[in-house]
Amino acid sequence: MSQPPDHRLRRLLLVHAHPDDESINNGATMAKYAAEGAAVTLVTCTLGEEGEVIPPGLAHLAADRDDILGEYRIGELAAAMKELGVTDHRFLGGPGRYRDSGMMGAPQNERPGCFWQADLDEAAGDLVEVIREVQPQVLVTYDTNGGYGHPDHIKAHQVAMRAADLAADPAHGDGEPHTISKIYWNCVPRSVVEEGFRRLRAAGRSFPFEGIATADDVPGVLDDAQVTAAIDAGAHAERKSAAMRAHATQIAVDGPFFALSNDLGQPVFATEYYRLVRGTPGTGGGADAREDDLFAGLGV
Ligand SMILES: CC(=O)N[C@H]1[C@@H](O[C@@H]2[C@H](O)[C@H](O)[C@@H](O)[C@H](O)[C@H]2O)O[C@H](CO)[C@@H](O)[C@@H]1O
Ligand SMILES: [Zn+2]
Repeated sequence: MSQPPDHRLRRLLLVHAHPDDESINNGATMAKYAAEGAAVTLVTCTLGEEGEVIPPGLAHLAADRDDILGEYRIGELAAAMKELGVTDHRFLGGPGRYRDSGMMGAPQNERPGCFWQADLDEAAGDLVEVIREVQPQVLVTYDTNGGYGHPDHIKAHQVAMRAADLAADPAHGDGEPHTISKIYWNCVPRSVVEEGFRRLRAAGRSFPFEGIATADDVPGVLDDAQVTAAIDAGAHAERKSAAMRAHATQIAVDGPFFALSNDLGQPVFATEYYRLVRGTPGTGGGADAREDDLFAGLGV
């Protein structure tokens, strides 16, 4: 039987598709709130079984070889959470319940048991259990396109939003209903992306990446005015980089830059951005009148 949540604490729930997404999108935010004593819960929907593998010595883990990458990425995620100081991380429905669906259009999208094929209400029901146990005031997930159109990211968005509705519905299932006060979608202001790539191109450094990505490769780019919160977690930038490094099969990090297995360099953002899509914004303490705290206005 799980313990009831400590209602005195700030409680943040993040829902992600694969091990590595949490560190890339929210690593600094997670480290910041964990360091401040908030209860941070991560739910990852798949084990990332279909990922490519960067280190040649680990290539055997891949789905088309030994097919043990998912098990290996459980360890990478645990190491990343240790770097961020996050102690509550779970897999939706338990480890391996929903398999990585591969990139949009891949044959793996049709594989029985993959997340893309999961029944929405069944998967959302698994998340309702976590929501009603943890009772978060704030939920973070992807936008409707999953940031960049990956099927598992799109499904993670759909499951998170559906579960938020079901968890609040007294007529749904067992347990006390819980209404999440604020829901945010990950995003990045276009001006920040453009500046980040300008820095990357100007660096001219001999970093180990084959090429340089483009703004279109960055998930969730929005016009600046649509971005409603900026969490400056620069003090935790090193923790974010260390967490990204822990996902070594997926991410190569070089100073303020990183690359996925496509070997295209991108900037690491220590300020992480969000768009409030449900709930009332707090007073904007940050620049551009944006919120500088995801719990702003909640009195916690
Ligand atoms: C960040 C993210 O969502 N990674 C996913 C993604 O990985 C990409 C995929 O392997 C693609 O083929 C590569 O070109 C790209 O570099 C990778 O980032 O999709 C994987 C398969 O679904 C998933 O395991 C990985 O976590
Ligand atoms: Zn992902």
